[in-house]
Amino acid sequence: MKILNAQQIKELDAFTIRHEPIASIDLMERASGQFADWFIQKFPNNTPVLIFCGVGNNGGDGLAVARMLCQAQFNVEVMVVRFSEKTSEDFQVNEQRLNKLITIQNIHSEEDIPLIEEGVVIIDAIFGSGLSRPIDGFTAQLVRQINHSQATVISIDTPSGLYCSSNNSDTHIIEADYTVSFQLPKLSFLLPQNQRFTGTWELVEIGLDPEFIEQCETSYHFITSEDASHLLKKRKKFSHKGHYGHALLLAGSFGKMGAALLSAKATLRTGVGLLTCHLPLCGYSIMQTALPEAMCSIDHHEHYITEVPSLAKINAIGIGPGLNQHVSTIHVLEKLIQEAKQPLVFDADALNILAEHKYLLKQVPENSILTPHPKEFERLAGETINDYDRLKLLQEFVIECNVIVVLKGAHTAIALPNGSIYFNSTGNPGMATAGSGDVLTGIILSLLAQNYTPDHAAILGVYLHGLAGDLARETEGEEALIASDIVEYLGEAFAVLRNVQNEE
Ligand SMILES: Nc1ncnc2c1ncn2[C@@H]1O[C@H](COP(=O)(O)OP(=O)(O)O)[C@@H](O)[C@H]1O
Ligand SMILES: [K+]
Repeated sequence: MKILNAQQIKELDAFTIRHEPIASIDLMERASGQFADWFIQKFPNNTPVLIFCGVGNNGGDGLAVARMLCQAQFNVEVMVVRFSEKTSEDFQVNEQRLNKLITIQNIHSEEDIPLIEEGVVIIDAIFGSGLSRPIDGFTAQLVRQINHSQATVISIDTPSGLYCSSNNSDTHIIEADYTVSFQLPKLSFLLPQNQRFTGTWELVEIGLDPEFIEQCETSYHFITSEDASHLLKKRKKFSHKGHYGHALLLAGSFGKMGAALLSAKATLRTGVGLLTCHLPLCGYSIMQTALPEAMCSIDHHEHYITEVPSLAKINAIGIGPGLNQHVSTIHVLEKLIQEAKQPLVFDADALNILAEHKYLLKQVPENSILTPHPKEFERLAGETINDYDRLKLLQEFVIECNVIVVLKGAHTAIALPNGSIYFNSTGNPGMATAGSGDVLTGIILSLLAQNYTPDHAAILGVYLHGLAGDLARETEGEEALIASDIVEYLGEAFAVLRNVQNEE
């Protein structure tokens, strides 16, 4: 799914109106109806509702929603924030329609801002995607008051004050509990720094033109279940293990053999034909006992890896989980980078070594996959001042190094060598637990070995990992969820994606 900027959204809106065709007021009615349905599902109609409307189309939505909630027997109070004399046409129509049902109040200055009573639910329809400069004056005061209140706040389309795709976090922005947005996610929703503004966000479909969306150019995408299911290959009836690749995993050191084990289990559970783990001596009986399906190639060193094993007959290589940064291991990484012809995935200490030895980073083969968390990315690429800046640095980094970076987080960002970024839609805070990154490395390694292209392996792997985590949460909950659970639920995650595939 594409992520568009405010200008593109405006054009999409206009295109839909011309080509469906649909009157703009009817498109507003459709959008508002979707929001109202969401609201009615969520709150009982004895909830007192206070709606703040701007004077543009976001305000128009607010007025239409007010009418719909009145019709659903909610007790609704509406205040129009008169920050401008100019009102949009569709706002005017909805104002007339609502006037027949209730008395609309107005805010012209700070004195008109009401006291917000306890227990009220606020709908924020002050500004949407048309915001073109920071909120100021009495509207800013209103935003402050709403944010200081105890009320539950639901924003229509965007939290008022938040730019769709650039940084303005030091200005006045509504801190919503929920944001119900129209059809497409906004870039800002995907960045950690904006969580306090968006709260939990959801999308509602409003029938904007799919062909127009198709031809819009953007670097940003949001991975849906349909997107992921399109990437998933089918296994053939008469296939054998030789068809599903041979993965090599270099992982583990004394005290961190669990990372190797988690990663190896995930590799196998993602469908690889064969897996060899190259481990220090101390890992031998651990791996053979805990995971008899994996073959072992054993290093001469007791505690860490000092040798590159044979790369013959290997289809993909993963390195990093539970490694360490001993000088001999650094040589292993260097040799591997020089010798490997297979696709590679680098994680954890392999990334820290690359960060410490930038000359090695320059030699990393093109299309290799790097899976840093934000701290590891900072070590690799440098510091940034905010999340937008980090995205920009991420794009510059992948273009310059010609690699794929999987920047892990709540919405993991997969950056391809051409600078496109795919944001993940699965996963939950239960996955913020030791070893879940190791599991991801195993999943991606497995897909690479099965001949998925590196970009597909990264996108599908990240989606499956998050989906398995979401399924694990259903039984384990967020606190009790551990990385092994993610591995255990991979089978179910595949089944869910297959169902999506079959439904299409
Ligand atoms: N709040 C969250 N929401 C969704 N996914 C998360 C969250 N926190 C962590 N994850 C996922 O869990 C994994 C953590 O990886 P990492 O930080 O490398 O952990 P470790 O080093 O312990 O394996 C990443 O894939 C990340 O996307
Ligand atoms: K809004």
